[in-house]
Amino acid sequence: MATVLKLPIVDLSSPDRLSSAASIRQACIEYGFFYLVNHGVKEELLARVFEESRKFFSLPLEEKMKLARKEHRGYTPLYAETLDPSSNSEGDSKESYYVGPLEYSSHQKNLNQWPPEDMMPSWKSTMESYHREVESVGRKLLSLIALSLNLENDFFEEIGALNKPSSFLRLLHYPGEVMISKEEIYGASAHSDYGMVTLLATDGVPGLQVCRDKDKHQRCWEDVPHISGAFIVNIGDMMERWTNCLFRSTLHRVMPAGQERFSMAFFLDPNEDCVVECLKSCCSDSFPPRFPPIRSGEYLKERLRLTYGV
Ligand SMILES: O=C(O)CCC(=O)C(=O)O
Ligand SMILES: [Fe+2]
Repeated sequence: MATVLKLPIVDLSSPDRLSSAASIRQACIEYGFFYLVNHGVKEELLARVFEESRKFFSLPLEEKMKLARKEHRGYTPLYAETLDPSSNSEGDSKESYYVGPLEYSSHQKNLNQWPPEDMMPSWKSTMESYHREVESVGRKLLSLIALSLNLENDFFEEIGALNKPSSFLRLLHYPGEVMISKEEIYGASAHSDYGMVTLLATDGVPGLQVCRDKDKHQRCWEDVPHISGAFIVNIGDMMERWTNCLFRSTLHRVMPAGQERFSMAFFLDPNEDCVVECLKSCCSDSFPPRFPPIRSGEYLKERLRLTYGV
């Protein structure tokens, strides 16, 4: 039995920003994960997104495959992806759907794919509202993260990370029954997220686990329980690089729970031209930068290539 992790809870609406920033710092150093409450996204909108997601995933496979993932937007079927490329697993027991950034100029085509309106009339508007709202929560959160690193509130805006960020909403569906297999089947195999921060909404069905020490030979997995209405926030690899590993991009996975499970992950990643390089406050002569500077877009492309092989 995995132990249950008691993660810190951060209140986004608290007027005491310095104290929130201090909790975030502690949480990101210790766990790379925390809960975010009073974030302003209404329960009613969250419930609608879960409902629309359930409707989409219950369509016949043939319909879903008409929206198969292109340019990292659209549908990925069951067992088509292995988040842990080193595992011999048959692929993860999940299906997913990506909605990419919404902004586009009039002469640039938006690459998002949407289910036909006659089949799912309120799908697009619901996903767009949710995408917008969570992105705005993410911006507020990043100003607290900047404070937690002793930077100016608007640091991530100033360096261009939040100017047309690479923000991807990923709807996830883990079926209750998994394929019979010789290998171990995961809902989502062990991975860390690639970007700045992820804001995850879960439906109350258990399964999410984290491993705080990825270098330990025998990995120890701890359960992350659902808290109603809270986002589970985690730090991604690019934030880990910015902070020279002060903030941890923690390994996590989803175990099949014998019950159907839905979740929504929102990956808030920097603008593709933003250069991610060690923050001055996170290195010194005796603790030099561990990673060279990289362009966010190139880094993401390479990580996606390793996961999807494209
Ligand atoms: O479904 C979950 O709870 C986690 C999903 C996740 O870790 C991911 O999509 O990166
Ligand atoms: Fe993840």
